[in-house]
Amino acid sequence: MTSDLHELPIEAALPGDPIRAAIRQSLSERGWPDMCVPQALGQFLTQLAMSASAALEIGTYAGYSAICIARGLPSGARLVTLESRPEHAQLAEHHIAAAGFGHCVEVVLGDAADTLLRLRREGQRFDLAFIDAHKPSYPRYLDLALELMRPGGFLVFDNAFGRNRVFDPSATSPTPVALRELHRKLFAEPRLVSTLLPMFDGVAVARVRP
Ligand SMILES: C[S@@+](CC[C@H](N)C(=O)[O-])C[C@H]1O[C@@H](n2cnc3c(N)ncnc32)[C@H](O)[C@@H]1O
Repeated sequence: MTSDLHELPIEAALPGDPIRAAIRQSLSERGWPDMCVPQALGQFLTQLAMSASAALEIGTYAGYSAICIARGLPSGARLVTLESRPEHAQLAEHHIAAAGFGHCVEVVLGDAADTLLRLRREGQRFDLAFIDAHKPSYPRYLDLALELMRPGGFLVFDNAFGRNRVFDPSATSPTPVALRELHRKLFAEPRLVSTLLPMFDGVAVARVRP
């Protein structure tokens, strides 16, 4: 059994996504890195979104994972995606509209923690939350997002293994420390049933008990 499961060429088995290719091209033209989820993870988000009436995303970037979530949403459902950098939010809005999902996706500019607190004050609730932003903030994002979830909802955290540093006790920088705390919280929280999937850089999935 390899320890580098996230390096398996899974993407080669998928048919290819023209929108993923177009976003990669658009990022390359700007000299920006490709930080979008791999297509296989995008497909997983599409699957989970199929039973959501409202979805939340933390970390929009160029809008690819938002498009994957929007692809799965039932008619009338919506996605709120949070982004702190104006240039990312603007590019995401362009890609989301070009993909035909401008009507059901709202890109909210600002610090995610502030927006999550506002969404709570407004009484908004979600069935799916995808977290893919500042890794040292993951434990805080769990606390804030959990308060916004409906029973039965899914919380999904990307990069949950921090390039495997989370499993190296000598790694004490903010990201592995925060990810270890995230794992502890996910398994200690009585409202959640959680697991860790060795998919790409690790995906943590937690379901809110009914
Ligand atoms: C890895 S990228 C997201 C990729 C996107 N989910 C995808 O797969 O297409 C992380 C994004 O989170 C944003 N971000 C970082 N810190 C943030 C914060 N405190 N609040 C909101 N967004 C933040 C970054 O600007 C960046 O655009």
